[in-house]
Formats: sequence, structure tokens, C-alpha cells
Amino acid sequence: TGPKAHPVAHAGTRQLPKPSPPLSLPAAISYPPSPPPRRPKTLTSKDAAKLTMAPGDTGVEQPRKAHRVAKSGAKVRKKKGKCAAGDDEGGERKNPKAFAFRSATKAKRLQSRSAEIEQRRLHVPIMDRSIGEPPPFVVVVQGPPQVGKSLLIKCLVKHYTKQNLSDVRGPITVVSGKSRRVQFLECPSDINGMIDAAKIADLALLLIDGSYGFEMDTFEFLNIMQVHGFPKVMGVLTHLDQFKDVKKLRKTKQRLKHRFWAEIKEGAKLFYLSGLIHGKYTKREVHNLARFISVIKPIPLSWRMAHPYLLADRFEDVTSSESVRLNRKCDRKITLYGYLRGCNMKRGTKVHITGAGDFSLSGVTSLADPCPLPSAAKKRGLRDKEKLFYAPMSGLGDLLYDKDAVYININDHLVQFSNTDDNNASKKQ
Ligand SMILES: Nc1nc2c(ncn2[C@@H]2O[C@H](COP(=O)(O)OP(=O)(O)OP(=O)(O)O)[C@@H](O)[C@H]2O)c(=O)[nH]1
Repeated sequence: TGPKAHPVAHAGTRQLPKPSPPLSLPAAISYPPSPPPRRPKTLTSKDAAKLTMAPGDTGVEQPRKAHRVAKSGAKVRKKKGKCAAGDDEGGERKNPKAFAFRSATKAKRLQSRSAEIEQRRLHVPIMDRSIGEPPPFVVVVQGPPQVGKSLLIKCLVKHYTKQNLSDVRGPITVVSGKSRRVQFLECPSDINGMIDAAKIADLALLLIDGSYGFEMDTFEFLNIMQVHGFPKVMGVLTHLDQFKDVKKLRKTKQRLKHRFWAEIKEGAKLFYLSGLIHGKYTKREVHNLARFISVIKPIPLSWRMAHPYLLADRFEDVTSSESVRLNRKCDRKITLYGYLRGCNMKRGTKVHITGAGDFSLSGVTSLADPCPLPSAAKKRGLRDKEKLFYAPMSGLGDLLYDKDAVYININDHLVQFSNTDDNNASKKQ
């Protein structure tokens, strides 16, 4: 108790009378060992007060010391630490062990992520020159032949629009959210097609046959994208149902994931499509992929921001039939329809049509949006009626906008046809 006792207590302590010395006894008589002499009891402040106040006390009254606030020591340090934690984090995180990293990989990933966020914050903000609604987000689906590109697009379109797509041709625009439209494009398997697709992709879905592994097509496409400005990339593993051994499947998934990370970056997103149900990918897996596509933020690529470009939804040959009749190889006049991206385009500018060459633009006209975003009214989610889509080359979509006309596609079962005379006559017979 001595060293820890309060200083006040010491002020009034009185030494108890010393114990009398033990008697010396003959060596033959053995007694149990006497207990060690008791240390004088330290008195408390209360006792001290009583003692000093006792009448007839002859001892000299000692002046009491003032209370000294401790400025160092373990208790003070502990108190200081508590105060600091309470001020900084609102009293939370008192247990540092509970918030420490347990996995080195996780810690590394977290660190690289925070460094990435910091870098993005430090970038000079890019001026958004677009007016009105932004054009659809281009998702290029790339992969070797027969990997499941068309099937994946069909499943995603079905997820977003509840429409069955019979054939995947040209870009397919769907409204995926209140302020987001997505344009799916199947990347051709030839090198020229890949170069064209890499130029416009905002997101590339790289399909990989899990039962076979990576093919040259994927590496070629990655290299092309490196040159044209790297967009967002996600991997999708298909044909995983061909593994009968679960252990082998798990190992293959791990191996392909690490290979994919080595090519793109650590932690790059890789989806697994585990198999087909009634000839389609499972709803849950398609739903997960669609969620990611809907929320992903495009990377603004400086070259694209400064140059106008257009992905043609459809085209029309407007050359007069007479000139074609006279010369089948005459110069043709083509009208291209699509969303303009990048920056503004002027009449008379030279344009490059991939795979065809350079041409001069005879005119640019602004048309009504064939696949507008749903009304800006405050609603949660999209109603079924508003799930719009536009894919003129695949024969999907209700409206077709021409330069001078709008075509409305109405399903036959929604139309009441008037009876013609022939029909009436046949009914009477
Ligand atoms: N078992 C199995 N079959 C699949 C899977 N994915 C796609 N397929 C089948 O593979 C075949 C090819 O699918 P497509 O979607 O036409 O492939 P694609 O990549 O568009 O083919 P191309 O356009 O010719 O390059 C179809 O018969 C699909 O049913 C899968 O995960 N498992």
C-alpha cells in the first residue's frame, strides 16, 4: 500500500509503538516460528483527520500538503490515450486488435484501392461538354468463336427488357436504369472487327471458355485496347458445366482468375457462368452481371472526349434507284443513324468509316431519340412499360426513326383489322 497510497494519507500517519524485542529462549525448546513482525498499518485520510483532532494529543500538528495532480505515470498515460481516442473517433475503435488486418492479401488490396481513389481525386477534373442526356454506354462482348457471346447478349437483353432476341445483329440499345442506357455490341472474331470494337468500347466483357482456358483472341484484344485507350474490363468464364470434378473446377477457377489478374490488374472482376438451364445462363448469374453493368462508371478517355464519333445503329442506302440501274457500281449515298459521342460534328468534315475509307459529310441532322430515358418523374426503379430497347438491325424495337418518317411497329395481336369485302364474302360462304 505504501508507494500507491495517496499523499494526503501520509501527511497524518503516526508511527505505532515499536514491538518489544523477542525473549531469548533455551535452544532445546522448539517453538513454532514466530510470525514476521507486522508492518505498521497505513492510515487513511479519515483516520488521520480523527487522530489529529483528538483531544490531548501531544504530537505537533503537521501542515497538510495540497493535492498534487499526477502528471506522469501509467494512469496518466492511459487517461490521455482515452481522451485522444474519444476526441478523434467519437469514442469508437477502443480495441485496436479488432480493427487490425488479419490477411496480408486483403490489406494489400485495400491499400492499392485507397491509393487508386486518391490518384483519381488528384486528377484534373475533365470538363463534360455533353449537352442533354448522355449517349448509351457501349458494352462490347468479346471472345473466341463459340464461347457464348450471342447467348450472353440475349440473356442480358432478356433481363433488362423481358424480350426474347432471336438474332444478335448490330448494336442493341436497352434502358437499364433511370438514367442509364446500355448498348450491347458483339465483337467480331477477326482482327479488324476487334480493332473497330476497341475504339468505341466503354466496357469490354471478355468471355473465356473455362474448359479450354485463355485463347489468343483475348490477348490480342487486350493489346488492341492498350493502344486505343483502355476502357473498363470484366471477365466472364463460361462452359464451367463441363467440369465433372468439383475440385478440378475450383482449381481451374483460381488459376484462371490469377492469370486474368496478371493481364488486367489485381482484383479485376471475373464472373462465373456455371452452366445452362433450358439453353440459357442462370437468372441469378445474369442478374449479378447486369447489376455490375448498370452501376459501372465509364473512364473518360481524353482522345475520345476530343473527337466526335458515332456507332451506327442502322444505315440506309438513299442512292436514287435510277443511278443504280444505270451503273450498279455508281457512288452511293448512305445515311447512317446513331448516337453522336465525343464532341460536336459539323457538316463538311471528313469522316473515316472503319473498313471503308474516308468520306466527306454532306449533312448532319438531329433526330428524336429512338430510345429515350424514362421520364424524370420521381419513381423508384423502372416500370415494365418503360423498359425500352432499340435494335433495328436485329429487328427489335417499336419505333424506327428516318430522316423524314417515323415507323411504329405494332404487334398483330394488338391490332383490330377491319374486314375487307373478300373476307366478308368468304365468311358468308
Ligand atoms: N454447355 C455450355 N454450353 C454453352 C455455354 N455457353 C454457350 N454455350 C453454347 O455454345 C454455343 C455457342 O454459343 P453462341 O452464343 O452462339 O457463341 P458465340 O460466341 O456467339 O459464337 P460465334 O458467334 O460463332 O462466335 C451455343 O450452342 C451455346 O448453347 C456454357 O456455359 N455451357
